[in-house]
Amino acid sequence: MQITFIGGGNMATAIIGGLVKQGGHQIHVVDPNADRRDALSALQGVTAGEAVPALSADEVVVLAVKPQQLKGVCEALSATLNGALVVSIAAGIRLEALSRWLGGHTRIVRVMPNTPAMVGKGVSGLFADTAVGEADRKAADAIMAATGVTLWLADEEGIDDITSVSGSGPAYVFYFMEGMINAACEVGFSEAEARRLVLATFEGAVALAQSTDTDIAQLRANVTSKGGTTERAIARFDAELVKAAIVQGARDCRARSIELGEQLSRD
Ligand SMILES: NC(=O)C1=CN([C@@H]2O[C@H](COP(=O)(O)OP(=O)(O)OC[C@H]3O[C@@H](n4cnc5c(N)ncnc54)[C@H](OP(=O)(O)O)[C@@H]3O)[C@@H](O)[C@H]2O)C=CC1
Ligand SMILES: O=C(O)[C@@H]1CCC=N1
Repeated sequence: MQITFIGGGNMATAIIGGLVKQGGHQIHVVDPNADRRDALSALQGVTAGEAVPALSADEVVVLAVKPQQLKGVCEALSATLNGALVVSIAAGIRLEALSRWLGGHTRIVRVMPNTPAMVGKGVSGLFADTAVGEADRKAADAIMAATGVTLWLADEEGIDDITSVSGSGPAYVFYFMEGMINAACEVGFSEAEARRLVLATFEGAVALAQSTDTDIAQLRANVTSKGGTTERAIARFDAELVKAAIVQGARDCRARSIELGEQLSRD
């Protein structure tokens, strides 16, 4: 597949990493930053440039700039789009606005990926409206499936929902890891030891959860001996309303996705 990325930042780099690992794609990246272009064009099958090349109807263009940059990018792109399939990974920005900015183009799929795409462990939510045919859905799915699991959403609001779980979710996990690393360093482990211990603990916990149908709450209970050590930690987390804060943070994240769409889709 010939795929052009507009924007070669964090998320595009992660998706391109997954695609390069799979192989067999011709990838072109457009980005104003020379260092980013150099890093990406060093990858097998990837070229990079500053200007958007003329596209054609059998190509895919992935919009991977910040939501705030998307209107200008779409308006500039509409002249050279020539009917290409558009995949937008931008948070918040709705199909209606994308189509309007692209001069009435309707071959658009919205995707909410996440950065573990880089190592083939990504999660992508996808949505397209009924104007988008089966072949285009399959093409978008194939691109994202190269980076991990895909889930088609029943409605466009589902993109806001999944943003608050898997799209932004890796940051929630890294935040928890940061806290555990701080705790490990506080009791005397080196930064390197702390990182190794924490990552191995996450990896082990995920592998254990994936090996069974047992409820996550039960797996936690299995660690929490009556009158033991874990109980004290969990009691502190409960007293500090940690779980409620995570749920509220995810709600705030979803609300921001909706707000971004409303604010930036107005013009
Ligand atoms: N990061 C993530 O985990 C996720 C991000 N997304 C979405 O992905 C999109 C990109 O996010 P992210 O990768 O984090 O952002 P980045 O800022 O890392 O990447 C955006 C890139 O686009 C470049 N750029 C700016 N203007 C243009 C232009 N006119 N033409 C081409 N390239 C341009 C930027 O260059 P410069 O820096 O010089 O401006 C930058 O390199 C966003 O819409 C975000 O909502 C979705 C899911 C997860
Ligand atoms: O923080 C953001 O806006 C982007 C979208 C999802 C993850 N990162």
